[in-house]
Amino acid sequence: MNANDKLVLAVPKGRILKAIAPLMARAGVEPEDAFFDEDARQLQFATSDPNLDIIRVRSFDTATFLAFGAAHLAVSGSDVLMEFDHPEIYAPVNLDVGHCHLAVAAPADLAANEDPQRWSHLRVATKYPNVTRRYFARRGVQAECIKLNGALELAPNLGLCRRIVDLVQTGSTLKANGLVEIDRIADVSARLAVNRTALKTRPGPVNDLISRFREAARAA
Ligand SMILES: Nc1ncnc2c1ncn2[C@@H]1O[C@H](COP(=O)(O)OP(=O)(O)OP(=O)(O)O)[C@@H](O)[C@H]1O
Ligand SMILES: O=P(O)(O)OC[C@H]1O[C@H](OP(=O)(O)OP(=O)(O)O)[C@H](O)[C@@H]1O
Repeated sequence: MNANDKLVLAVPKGRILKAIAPLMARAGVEPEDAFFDEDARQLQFATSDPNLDIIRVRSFDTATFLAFGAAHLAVSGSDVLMEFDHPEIYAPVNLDVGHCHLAVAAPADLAANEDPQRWSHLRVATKYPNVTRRYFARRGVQAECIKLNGALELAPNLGLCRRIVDLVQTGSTLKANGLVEIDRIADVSARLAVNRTALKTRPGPVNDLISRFREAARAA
């Protein structure tokens, strides 16, 4: 557990941060000014609440800080929480921002003749190997996952694999790369998640923040 007495909230830099800034304000979590300066090298920030600090980390790392108790709360995409699937993480609040979905996609010519009943062993490029393996295993299919960290839509066209599992929002990245969606795996949105041990040992302040974020999401 984090050594200092303050609670720590991990938030992802990048697109979710822009979406949750108004929500944080409604929840009464007001970070110091440097937090909104993208060029600042500072990583931990005080807030208007003397008992709460915020850290700004990469989106997958929100779950890592939370799982090991280095952060007590985190804003994370449900895609990240699904991939991480850690028993110490409990995600009680759907923040209803950062909407997109996880999908299987393939080149249009392959998708036109695709018969999922005939899948037995597939190679799939993805940023989400655990979600992907679980999704295919439920269908009795063994998925060999090639982990990429971005630009997944290149993989089928360059012969790395025929299928990908990636996030889709507008669908324009798939379309621009000649891919189509074959199946939708899960809807995605940002969640407020907490470390279960922190919830047990510091129920007062952790539950208070859960309630404030829940109200802020409802008021949106
Ligand atoms: N169109 C989208 N594409 C990707 N992520 C989206 C989209 N819409 C919402 N999200 C959410 O935003 C999160 C990713 O944020 P962002 O793209 O800023 O980080 P990233 O570039 O994937 O992460 P990092 O740079 O830390 O590896 C996803 O985990 C998802 O929950
Ligand atoms: O359906 P769309 O609206 O086109 O959005 C989906 C795309 O956005 C994300 O990529 P991102 O911009 O994060 O770049 P990346 O490839 O580096 O992950 C995601 O991985 C898809 O590629």
